Order: sequence, then C-alpha cells, then structure tokens
Amino acid sequence: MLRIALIAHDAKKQQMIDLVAREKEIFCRCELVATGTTGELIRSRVGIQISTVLSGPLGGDQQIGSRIACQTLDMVIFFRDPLTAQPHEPDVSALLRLCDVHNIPVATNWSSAEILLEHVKRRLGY
Ligand SMILES: O=C(CO)COP(=O)(O)O
Repeated sequence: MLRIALIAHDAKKQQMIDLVAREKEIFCRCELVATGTTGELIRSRVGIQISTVLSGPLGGDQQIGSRIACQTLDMVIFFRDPLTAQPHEPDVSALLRLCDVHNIPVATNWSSAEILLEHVKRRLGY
C-alpha cells in the first residue's frame, strides 16, 4: 500500500481538504499520515482514515522527516504557504531536504499534487 504524508499550512488547509475530498476513492486505498491539525481536519471534514503525528510547529514536520529518512513513506503532499513566515521554517526546509536526499516525490502545490496523483491512479490500476 502506498504510504502518503499530507501536510498543509493554515492558508492551504482548505485546499488540502478539497483535494482529499475530490480524490477520496484514491486516498482510501493508501496509507495516510498527516501533521496534527491537517490530519484532524481531513478526518472530520472528509471522513477518511488517517493517522497523525504532532502539529507541524510542535515537531510534526520532523516526525514526518524521520519517516522519510527511515524510508517508510512513498510520497509527500505538502501545501506550503509561500506568503507567510513560519516559526518552524527550519523544520519545513529539513523535511523538503530529506525528500531530496531520499528521492521521495513531493508536491508543494495543487498542480504538482494532481500530477503525482495521476501516477498513484495508474499504480492502483485506474
Ligand atoms: O505546520 C505545518 C507544516 O509545516 C502543518 O502542521 P499542522 O497540520 O499541525 O497545522
């Protein structure tokens, strides 16, 4: 089963909910993990099974990064807010850096997420 991390900064959380709701059938067939607030929102608004780590600013990005380093994640969708400074910017950079270190596909906006999901659909035989 494909293991996908879902993360969204506050200004992008609605976009993440919209994406997961739209592609619910696909996401239901994946193993999902999210940072705390993103995951709780997805769970309550979309009604999909998703495990959570800590909230991003409290270490959640680092926990996701650890999974990337341990090779227990296959893909990351991380809707970053490029217009707002984040107190945990070093953690955000570290997570994205680890995706590059371990060659993990990462989408940081809607268009790239759609392209990654096309790949997921093909893998699932759609
Ligand atoms: O801050 C985040 C990613 O950097 C996301 O964390 P939350 O999902 O807990 O809001």
